[in-house]
Amino acid sequence: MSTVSTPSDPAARLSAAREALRNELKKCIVGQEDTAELLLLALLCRGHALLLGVPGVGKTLMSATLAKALHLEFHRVQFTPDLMPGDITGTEVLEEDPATGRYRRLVMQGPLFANVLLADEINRTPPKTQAALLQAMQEGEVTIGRETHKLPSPFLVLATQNPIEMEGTYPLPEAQLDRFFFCIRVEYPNLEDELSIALNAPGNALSTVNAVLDAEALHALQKTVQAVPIATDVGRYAVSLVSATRPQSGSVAGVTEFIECGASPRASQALVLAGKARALLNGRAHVDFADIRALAPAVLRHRLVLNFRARAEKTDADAIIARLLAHVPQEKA
Ligand SMILES: Nc1ncnc2c1ncn2[C@@H]1O[C@H](COP(=O)(O)OP(=O)(O)OP(=O)(O)O)[C@@H](O)[C@H]1O
Repeated sequence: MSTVSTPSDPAARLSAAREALRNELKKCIVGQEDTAELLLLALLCRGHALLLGVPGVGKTLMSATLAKALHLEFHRVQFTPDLMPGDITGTEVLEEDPATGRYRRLVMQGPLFANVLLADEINRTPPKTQAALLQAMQEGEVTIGRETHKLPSPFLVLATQNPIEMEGTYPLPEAQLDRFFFCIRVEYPNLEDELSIALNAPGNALSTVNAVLDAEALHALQKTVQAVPIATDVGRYAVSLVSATRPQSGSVAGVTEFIECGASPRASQALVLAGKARALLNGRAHVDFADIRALAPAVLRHRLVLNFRARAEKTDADAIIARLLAHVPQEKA
């Protein structure tokens, strides 16, 4: 593993790690810098991410490259209608001991046992299997047979959904969507980036990607992120944005009339924590209003339940969040 020189200041250490990571990702991934940065933030905050994007925009390649550059084990599971909970958690089998002729129980761990799990097309599998994954995400452990097993740490689930194709899918219930720290839109590349993808096939360079951090360094950074201070006025702004999504608040024009159910306090926690990680990633030891604003879409877009009027007027969560950011005031203490 090639190591990143480690300055003693945590903010400087994290920005140095970011630079090294960017250089490794660039070997394989063209563009998609914002996606990569949000994935790193989720990892630093011990969160999981929902990736919205059509097939072929590099979600799998990005996840595999990120895992390699962080020296983490990567698994990918295609979620299909016939996938059972045991197919992802693991199963118990009986094996005959040839010496004694007795049977013994063997635990076969499923693909959940990885540091980075790509749950491809999570909404193609029935609720029972979705629930098994979401429970593992929440508890960091799974029960196989009679035994409970701890999942590796760090543990990052990247669940993908195709935003266009909804037929034959099982939409995740709101309560389960809320468990995802971020919802990240993975867009088509621009023309220049696509040309580079088409001509240079950078995806083949995965074997040249070096690890620039490892699980231990990540754990240390996760702890540092938690400890970043946040000024009360910036924290209040984060909470005001979240609470303004609730219809009963009724205060922001163009927002609450389109929302059936707003974001929970878990969103406030996520916004504050993500703000801390972004500040540190940018070499600052304090959270800015700009950190909160930059992260509001990824924290909120999957947590707003839109009503009939929103569908009728073809307004979406991102348009609503843009209005929220335009109207909720930043009040300095
Ligand atoms: N931004 C990108 N940089 C480099 N290669 C890319 C990029 N986007 C797509 N590709 C190329 O397209 C191929 C398909 O990408 P990938 O499998 O990661 O897409 P996906 O979004 O996970 O879709 P699917 O779920 O269908 O696999 C990759 O192997 C790679 O060659």
